[in-house]
Amino acid sequence: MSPSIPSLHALVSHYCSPSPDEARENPDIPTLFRRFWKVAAPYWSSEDKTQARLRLASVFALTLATTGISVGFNFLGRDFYNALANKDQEQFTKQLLYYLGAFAGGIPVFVLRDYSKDTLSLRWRSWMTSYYMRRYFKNQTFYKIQSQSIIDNPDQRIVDDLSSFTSTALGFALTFFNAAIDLISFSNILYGIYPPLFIVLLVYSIGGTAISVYLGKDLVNLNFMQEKKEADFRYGLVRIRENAESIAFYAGEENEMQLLLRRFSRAFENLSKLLISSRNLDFFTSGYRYLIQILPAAVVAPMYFSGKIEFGVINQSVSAFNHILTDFSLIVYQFQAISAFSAVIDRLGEFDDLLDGTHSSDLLEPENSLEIDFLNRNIGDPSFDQSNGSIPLDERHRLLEIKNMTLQTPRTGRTLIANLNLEINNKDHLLVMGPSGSGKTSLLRALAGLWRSGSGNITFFTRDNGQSQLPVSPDTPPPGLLNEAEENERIENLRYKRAEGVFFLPQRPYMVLGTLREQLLYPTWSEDSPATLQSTPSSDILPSSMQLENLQDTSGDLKRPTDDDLLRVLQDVRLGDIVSRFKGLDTTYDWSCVLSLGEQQRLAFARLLLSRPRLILLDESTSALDEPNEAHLYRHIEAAGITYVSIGHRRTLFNFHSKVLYISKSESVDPSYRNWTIEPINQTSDYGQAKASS
Ligand SMILES: Nc1ncnc2c1ncn2[C@@H]1O[C@H](COP(=O)(O)OP(=O)(O)OP(=O)(O)O)[C@@H](O)[C@H]1O
Repeated sequence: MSPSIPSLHALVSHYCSPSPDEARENPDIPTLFRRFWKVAAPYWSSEDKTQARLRLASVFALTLATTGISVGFNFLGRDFYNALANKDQEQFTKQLLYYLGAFAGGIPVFVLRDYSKDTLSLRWRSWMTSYYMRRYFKNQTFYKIQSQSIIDNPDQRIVDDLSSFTSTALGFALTFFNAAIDLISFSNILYGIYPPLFIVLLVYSIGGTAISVYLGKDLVNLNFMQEKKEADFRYGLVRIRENAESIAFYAGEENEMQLLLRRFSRAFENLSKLLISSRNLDFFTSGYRYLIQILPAAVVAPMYFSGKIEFGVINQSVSAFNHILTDFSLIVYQFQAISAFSAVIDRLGEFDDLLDGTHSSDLLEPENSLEIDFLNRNIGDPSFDQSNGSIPLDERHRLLEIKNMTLQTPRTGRTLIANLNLEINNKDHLLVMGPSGSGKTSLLRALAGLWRSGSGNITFFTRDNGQSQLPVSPDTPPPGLLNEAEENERIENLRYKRAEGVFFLPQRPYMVLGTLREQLLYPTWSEDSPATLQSTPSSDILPSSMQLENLQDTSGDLKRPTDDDLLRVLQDVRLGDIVSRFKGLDTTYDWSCVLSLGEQQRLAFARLLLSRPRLILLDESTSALDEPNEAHLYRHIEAAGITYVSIGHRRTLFNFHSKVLYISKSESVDPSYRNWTIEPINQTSDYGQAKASS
């Protein structure tokens, strides 16, 4: 295996650390409101909207009922204490029974309100998770976020932030609604008892809110950073688990521990600042809460002494006063929670903007930058041929054509390959060589549509027998009848559609989490065995969009392999023994740990022999194999009629390829400059000798 070759492995497991802790500006209130609306609104007009709205209405109705019950308790309390003060035992027993009855009837309403609220929040979260995941995976956005380090920890945003967003948003909506109803109900009571008390309370709470907003102004930012730093620390620990063997070989424990402790101490420092800010706010809120407790009794007591009111009214006014104080002081009491929630809104809003392409550090290249055109041409479609009804001979066997392609690194715009022209026809096996860092893997990235910076075009030729190039749902109108948004979506999909029948194989194959069968079927077929179906959640709480809908094949017409096919292909790549070693096809292991790199590479070849693509792009995919095994695999894919383009450094590879593309490091700025050559292998003296000697 060549030692210093990162290759396509980078595409799947390479970690680009998130952007450093920049000093963040506190988001302004309009931005927070805009982001809140943008994140919260889609669910309520989604396909689950009927259920969502009905459930929301019932939660609000139950909340209303609980407020009614609270008001009832307030009056019951008044009569209860009056009976007590009047030493009226008969009335007291009656009131006690009323109280008990009210408890028995009222408490279930409180419990049901909480249950309905929590189930609605879960449903909302399920929908949001699916909505965000779809957009995260659409157009390879996950790859761009990771490879260009645009925002930190998207995983944490999908898991933790969505969960706390839905539950907190619902919780706050109900709290504010409750407070409004409460305020109306109890204001009447308190105002009826003694109007000046009500006015004092109003002034007190407005002043308190203003002071707490001032004291807690740093909390939003500190909460945002806390989430980020905790997520960075957790991600660091995940990386240790993923790279345990490499770290153990390097004996890098000490370094890793220091690195993690540094990450933890950053989270710790931020948390200390957060605690100090919270403490200062707490000094104020506790004083605010308790200072005023005796005020209503003190103000109303003289009226009792002069016989104007009964004793129970003192209790009633204290209770009404506390209700109104709590309602008016929502921002004071909930400031910590509101600031934590604002941080969640900010993080999700930023993520949402990014997924929509409206983020300031746009995922795409700068607006005026050039792009490589990426086309799929279907030569099975009769409309492909515009001349005389027959496809030109030289295009009949064409699989891939690159015209005047200049490839640049994303964002930085450094030219890697200049003015490349290349055609790959059926059985034209191409070897790509060049010094490290010259852009070989980047060429594959461009062919996969992952990198588009540059100019020129790449055309893949498919043979779909007149079928549309895109999977079209039966409900989709033909292109001419689409509205503007649908047409844009169609063009966008076309832009990002992978070429049919093209397979990429990195040096370190990606091993999915699952069984040996799933490894073999990936990514062409999904595993939808009964066992998987049973274990997939499908309760009535989940919106239908979440239920089992993603278990579709991407295989088109390709027949799903049987167990015999799977066993045969494992034999073909000389991996027959792993079935007995790992007790059949359906046992789950962490395959990247239990198989050697060479075995993983052979398993990846088994995958492609099952999928039978027309063209494969191999990035040092046999680097961990001995020469006989390498030769064996190349012979198999050739016999299967698959055309391949390989990146490699080994001379033995000349044996299996018909031409070589040599890329050198790009140095000139001359627009007509080329930093590549293509030569047939047996006519190239150096290579020819190498071939002869191999
Ligand atoms: N995300 C990125 N943004 C900017 N530049 C990048 C990025 N990824 C790689 N590069 C740079 O692009 C250049 C080409 O990288 P590439 O991986 O294609 O090289 P390579 O020829 O495959 O090298 P090797 O033989 O070492 O695998 C390198 O100089 C690399 O540093």
